[in-house]
Formats: sequence, C-alpha cells, structure tokens
Amino acid sequence: MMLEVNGVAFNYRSKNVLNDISFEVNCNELVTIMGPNGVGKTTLLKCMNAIFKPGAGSILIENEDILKLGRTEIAKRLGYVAQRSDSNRMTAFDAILLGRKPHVRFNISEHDLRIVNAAIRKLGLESLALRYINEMSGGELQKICIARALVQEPRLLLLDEPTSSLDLKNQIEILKIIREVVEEHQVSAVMTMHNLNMALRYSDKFIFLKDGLIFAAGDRDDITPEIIEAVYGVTVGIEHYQGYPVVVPIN
Ligand SMILES: Nc1ncnc2c1ncn2[C@@H]1O[C@H](COP(=O)(O)OP(=O)(O)OP(=O)(O)O)[C@@H](O)[C@H]1O
Repeated sequence: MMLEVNGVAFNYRSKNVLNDISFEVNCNELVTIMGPNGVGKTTLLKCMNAIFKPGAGSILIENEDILKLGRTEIAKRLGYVAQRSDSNRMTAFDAILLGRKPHVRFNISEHDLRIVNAAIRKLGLESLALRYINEMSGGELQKICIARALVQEPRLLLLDEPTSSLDLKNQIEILKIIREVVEEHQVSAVMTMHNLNMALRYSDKFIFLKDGLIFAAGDRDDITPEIIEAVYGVTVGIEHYQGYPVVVPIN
C-alpha cells in the first residue's frame, strides 16, 4: 500500500474542516479528490504532506507514519505541487533543480543534471529554462512546479489543481504526463481537480468530499448523477463516450 489515510480530522482553530477521512492509494494509482470550493481538498493534501498535523487519525506512507519521518525523508518520498506558489527571481532551470535538493549530498552531480534536463524535455520547457520564473505566466509556472516535483523522483505525487491555469492542450499534456509517470515509474498520485470530465478521463479513482466527510468514493463506474447532484447541488446527466463517463449539466 502506498498511502493509508486513517480517520483523519482537521480544524483551523475553531473551524472544523475534515472529519473521519479514510482511504487508501495503491501503487500505480491516480486518485482525484473532488468537491465544492472550500470543502477541504487543499487542507487534506497538506495533511498528507505533513504541512498540517491532523487533530485525529494517521497518515501512513509505505506503512510509515508521515509525522515520524524527517523533512528530507518526506521530500524523497513525496512530491507536492501547491495550488499557489511564490516565485522568487530565479531561472526555471534553477527552480527545477531545487527539486533535487533532498537527493543532493555534497555537490550537484551529472546524474542530477540529467534528471533535470529530462524533466525539462518531458514537459517541453526547453525555451523557458533560462527565463526567470517571476516573469512567467500562471500556466508556465504551473509546469515548472510539476517538473520540480518530478525531479524529486517521489513515490507519491500530491498535486493541488495541477491543470487550473492551463489551456486545453496543456491540461491534456500534463494529465498524460502524470498518468505516464504513475504507470511507468511505480509511482502513485493524488490530485485535486474541479474539472469533472478531465478527472473522469484520466484518473483511476475518485473521492468526493462533502461537509467535511467522504460522501462517495470509487472508480469511473461508481460515479452517478445522484452523487454529483448531492455534492455540487446541480442537476446533471452522465453520458458515455468511448467508454468514459461524461458529466453533462441539465438546466
Ligand atoms: N489558514 C486557514 N485558516 C483558517 N481557515 C482556513 C485556512 N485555510 C483554509 N481555511 C478554510 O478551510 C476550508 C477548507 O479550505 P481548503 O482550501 O482546504 O478548501 P478546498 O476544497 O481546497 O477549496 P478550493 O476548491 O476553493 O480550492 C475553507 O472554508 C477555508 O476558508
């Protein structure tokens, strides 16, 4: 088991956000957490990354309690792409190279540089590599952040709305890359996403949060209009296209 989330609860001071959240992620699985704005998706990812300490419950990564691991050990196992990231004045190349930090002992090696260059090629960032990240568009920066997480060579990727600033072509490209990494590198990924149809097309499993709880979870075949309606408060139908469910709003 790559990840086990057991009975996690979280409060911001007096504000209760998450309650009794439990789920598992297997190796080579891409899981998407969905639910309305403000339901607690980002908060849950931050608990999974040990940025926040849950008020109750535990999170195990490869059977080890994440809160017992040091920061470097966490960074070796877990790559996190935040929804918003501050961008200092550094080149894209340097920003991506920073992802190697947990692995670098004394000096940056040829091996580190090869991995960084491979990620730059994989994400098509060659023309941006020497530009400053504080002068980039939201979508360009999002790709840089994904490249930085990939060069960490984590076992588990956590991605908070990885396609939110991307145009359709880049959304498809990024989701294909995430799928490819998950399938070929013995990696698992958990992401949050608002675009239901993109999530249904590219993920293996889905978790729907509502009112601080898991309202529904399952694979593509488990998604029903009733779930979407209950979670988002809208009326929808589900059609199928080439084997994939497509959520269609109804007036
Ligand atoms: N630092 C904080 N202090 C207090 N409350 C917070 C803090 N961060 C988030 N919240 C609140 O906790 C709730 C969950 O926020 P979170 O960002 O996890 O939601 P989300 O599901 O990721 O939302 P979105 O889809 O809009 O990104 C929201 O009501 C939010 O206002």
